[in-house]
Amino acid sequence: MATLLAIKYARGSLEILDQLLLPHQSVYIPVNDVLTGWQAIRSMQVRGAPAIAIVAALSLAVELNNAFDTAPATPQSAVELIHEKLDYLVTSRPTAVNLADAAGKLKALTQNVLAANEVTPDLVVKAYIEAAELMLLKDVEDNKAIGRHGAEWITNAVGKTSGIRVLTHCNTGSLATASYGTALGIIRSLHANASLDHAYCTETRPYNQGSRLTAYELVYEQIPATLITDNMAAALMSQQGLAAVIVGADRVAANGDTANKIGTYQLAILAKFFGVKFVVAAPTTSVDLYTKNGEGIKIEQRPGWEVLVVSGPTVTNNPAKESGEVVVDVTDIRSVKQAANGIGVFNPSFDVTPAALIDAIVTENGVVEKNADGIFAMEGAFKA
Ligand SMILES: CSC[C@H]1O[C@H](OP(=O)(O)O)[C@H](O)[C@@H]1O
Repeated sequence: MATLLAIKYARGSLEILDQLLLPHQSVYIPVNDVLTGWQAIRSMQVRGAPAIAIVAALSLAVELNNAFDTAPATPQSAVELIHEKLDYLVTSRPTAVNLADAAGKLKALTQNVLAANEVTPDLVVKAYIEAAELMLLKDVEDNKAIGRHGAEWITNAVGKTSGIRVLTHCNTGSLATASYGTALGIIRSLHANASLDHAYCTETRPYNQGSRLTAYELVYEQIPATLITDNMAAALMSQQGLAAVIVGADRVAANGDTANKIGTYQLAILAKFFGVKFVVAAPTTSVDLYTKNGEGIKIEQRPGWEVLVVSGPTVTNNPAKESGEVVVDVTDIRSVKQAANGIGVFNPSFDVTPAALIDAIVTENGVVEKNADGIFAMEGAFKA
């Protein structure tokens, strides 16, 4: 089996595993600049809330590092260029807050460097590159902490340290992060602790993150696992004693309402009906205290053909048009449409699970549970 790393980086060089080709082909493609980074994120050649933030930041780091003859002439122009590029990268996908969170932090950092004495353009660029590189390292640490906290919470909640069965949705593992994963990181930790009996993963239509990516990771790690289609979740919960449903997050609002891959909301309703714990796993970079509740979360609407296509497309990244618009064409769909021409298609990439249906939100700092008023006070997620 090929490596599980979604992102390969060394200063001046960034490659991503083209996830549109998994599990059949393990192909790394170079990302040498912001435009290529934007296209790879938009087309979902790389995806996963933490991974898209890291790839966005590093795509600019590589562009800046290799911009020998077009390097910014002044510290101010260096900051302006970095801010402009980050603002562009944020437009690639709107729902996961990690991307905007990273852009905001990196913009603030470069602004602070500019305020220092005797600053040069090189110092601004160097500070940016080092900060972007730290994101890669911190994400792995965060994921392993999430794994520890989440595995402990689940074993305590069910009152046993072995024989635990869980269900997960979408892909939240090494292919969605810098490595190890969030919800899948908890499953890895349960398995490492010999607490896991079996992991179930949903197919996660229409992009099939579960069948194409999570199943790939679970087989790679030799974790006992079974794939189900999205419409089998109720039957599974009625027949198997699941301890928990564990999912990731793209944006957790201040009250705990959570945007995650489409299909998460219905799993939360089923978990409540069957008395199964519902656990959200996310680094604090996925928590958005500026959005009061789920109503404020923008849900990305994806192209209708993604629902109609029954297998992965080949994506051709077109150069940006003079207008600055970037078009990512699908030039070779390897399969025929599975529905009549002319049918309308509804393809929201995410849905919002109300906090009332969530039992625990696990971050790298620990586990947030609802207070006596039944509210998640998510500001508490930022206290170690
Ligand atoms: C740790 S990944 C978090 C989150 O991102 C995924 O969305 P996508 O595959 O569209 O990038 C999915 O919602 C995961 O739960």
